[in-house]
Amino acid sequence: MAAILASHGCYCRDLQFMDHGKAADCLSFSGSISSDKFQNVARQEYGLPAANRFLRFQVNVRQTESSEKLGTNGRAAKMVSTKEVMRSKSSSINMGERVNGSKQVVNGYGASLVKRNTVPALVTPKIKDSKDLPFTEELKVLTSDEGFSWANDNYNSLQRTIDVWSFVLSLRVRILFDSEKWAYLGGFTEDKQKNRRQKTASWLREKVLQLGPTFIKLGQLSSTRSDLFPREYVDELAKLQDRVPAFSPKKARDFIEKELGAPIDLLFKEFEDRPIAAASLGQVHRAVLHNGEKIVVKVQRPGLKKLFDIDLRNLKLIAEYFQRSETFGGPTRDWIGIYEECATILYQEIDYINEGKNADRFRRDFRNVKWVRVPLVFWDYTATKVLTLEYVPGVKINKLDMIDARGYDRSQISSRAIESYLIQILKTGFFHADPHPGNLAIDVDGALIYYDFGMMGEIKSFTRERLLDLFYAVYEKDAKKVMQSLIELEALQPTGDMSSVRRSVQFFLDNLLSQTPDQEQTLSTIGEDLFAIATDQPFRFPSTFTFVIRAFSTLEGIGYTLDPEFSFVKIAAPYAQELLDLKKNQQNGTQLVEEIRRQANDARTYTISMPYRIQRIEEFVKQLESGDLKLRVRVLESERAARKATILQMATIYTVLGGTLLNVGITFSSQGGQVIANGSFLGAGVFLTLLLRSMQRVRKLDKFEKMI
Ligand SMILES: Nc1ncnc2c1ncn2[C@@H]1O[C@H](COP(=O)(O)OP(=O)(O)OP(=O)(O)O)[C@@H](O)[C@H]1O
Repeated sequence: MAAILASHGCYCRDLQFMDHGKAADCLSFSGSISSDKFQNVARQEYGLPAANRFLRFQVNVRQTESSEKLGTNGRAAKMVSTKEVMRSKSSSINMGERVNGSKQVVNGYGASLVKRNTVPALVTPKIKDSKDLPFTEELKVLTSDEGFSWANDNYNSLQRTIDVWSFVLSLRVRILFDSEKWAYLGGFTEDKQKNRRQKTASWLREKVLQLGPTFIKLGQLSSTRSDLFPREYVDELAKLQDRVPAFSPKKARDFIEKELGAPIDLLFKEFEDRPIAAASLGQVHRAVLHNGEKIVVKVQRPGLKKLFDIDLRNLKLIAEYFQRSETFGGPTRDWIGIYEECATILYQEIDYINEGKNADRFRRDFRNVKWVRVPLVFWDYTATKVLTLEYVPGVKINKLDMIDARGYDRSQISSRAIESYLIQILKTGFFHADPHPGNLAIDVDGALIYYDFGMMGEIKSFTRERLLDLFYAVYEKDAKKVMQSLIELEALQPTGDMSSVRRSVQFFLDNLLSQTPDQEQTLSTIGEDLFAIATDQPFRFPSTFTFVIRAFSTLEGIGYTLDPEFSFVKIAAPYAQELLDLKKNQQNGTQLVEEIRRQANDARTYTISMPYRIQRIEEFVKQLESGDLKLRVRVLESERAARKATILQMATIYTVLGGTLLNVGITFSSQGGQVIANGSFLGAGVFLTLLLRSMQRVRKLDKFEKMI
């Protein structure tokens, strides 16, 4: 690990100024930043105007060798009591005082930032610190939430319940018509079905948008579950990311004032009314503190908790219905479990204190990796529904034009994205569960900025050990061990006959994971194959896994877009090697002795019983040859096929009889013979019921076939 981090995280090595040999190793700057020699170098080499250059070093304080107490992101920070602040505030809001020879900036609400003895952050020659530039991010005109009933604070709980249930019923009917062959006039074809599914998926996205935050968030979560939903739905739901309407600035201001308990003007020197982003659960506004610090304020949509309470009550009933329904894979899927997981995530995501703590923990995890940046949380301006963060603008990781225009190194970005994720999964165990391109950006020095810590996953040490076993079993291509690890991870349910599962796993190991350098598979195809194999098998992917798989596929996609030469395997190889070494080292000692003893036992048993076994086989062969032994073979597959054919035959007869009686009924009814007509309709009804039952039996047989 040290080697990997050393090769990528060495702070000084990457410093452009250092490359030029113009500054001493890891210098600490404070007031001495404006040293003439340094200014001259910067002016000559990079053509920076003096004022901006000075500002840059004031703000870019990321690391210090000082023994002074540091803030969580490496900034020197000092808390000042509220009393002291109020004293200084009473004369005027006092900014720019010097404390211990360092510049102290008081925010007016109990906290102060002291910046001293600092090392300048990594510098690219093209651009200075974007925080010092005026706000440049293009503000999109976001649609307003005014037309949506869920945005109205006083919506009616009964009306909401009716809206939710009519959506569920319409979806049910649509899915029925999409999946049943008889519902296709002019004959069923796979293309027709695909088209219909696509239409249903677009309809679903629109409906979800109309139903508001709870459903938008659930839709976004579902877009990670290719194991549960058809491809068309997953793709459509992924589009929900950028289609969320914003709420009015007045609502945002009122809400902040209510949550933080002070008027906006007192809280901030400036507050931008137009949000820079609107998401399902909140929106982000830029602002400036009285000490001049640029920040962002993430404001939650008002009334979310109330809406969640109503929606989740209904969703629980829906999950229970899904659990009973065969169409939704009832018994083989844990819909109640999925509901509970979603409810936990939703409530967690509206707790911004939790998000702030996550950000702090994530920042701590990466404190030694200088190319990962996590915005600082301003706790004095944070409450359960308002989160204030250091403003860390960057170029979104998928904005190729801007990345090129700023001269960033594309291949470095893609490998850093993957590497930072490997560190989360394999080292720290605390990972960002939603690393979509909106949540990753590049800072001026090429560092990777992470945003949004509402949804984080954790891999506990027990799980990590099991994952290590799984990884080793996959490396050895041992299907039995893979299954054992999956069972221990609760990703596979042990059932009576596991032979078909073992076959699938072995197939996956032998074929899908075989990688030669020229036919390297992408992670997303491996993920898709994995989900395809898992369909109708007793696999259950805990959300942690699906999040990890989705995250890696997303990052891999970004990697390929950024750099055609990108190779996940190359980036992950040192990590994989390290894991294998770890596992081999673990096997030393007791485990190795155990393994040798087990193998010795096996060898002894087989050696002793071998002559007896050979003798038994010989006896069988002789009996077969002499005709004393007859083998009766039951081919269960054929028996099932025959049973299915019989049912289908009966179904055809029911259709013909039902159809005929229906015709007779219509004819008599039009000619006034109502009694005969009613009798015919009744008969037709009976046959149609029998037809439906037959279809159900066929479906059950098909399902059973897939499970064994
Ligand atoms: N500290 C920050 N500095 C600069 N921009 C930020 C910061 N935090 C957030 N943003 C901007 O706001 C956008 C939305 O932020 P964030 O993802 O935290 O909101 P969200 O409501 O959780 O959104 P979603 O759930 O859709 O990811 C980010 O994509 C980024 O452009």
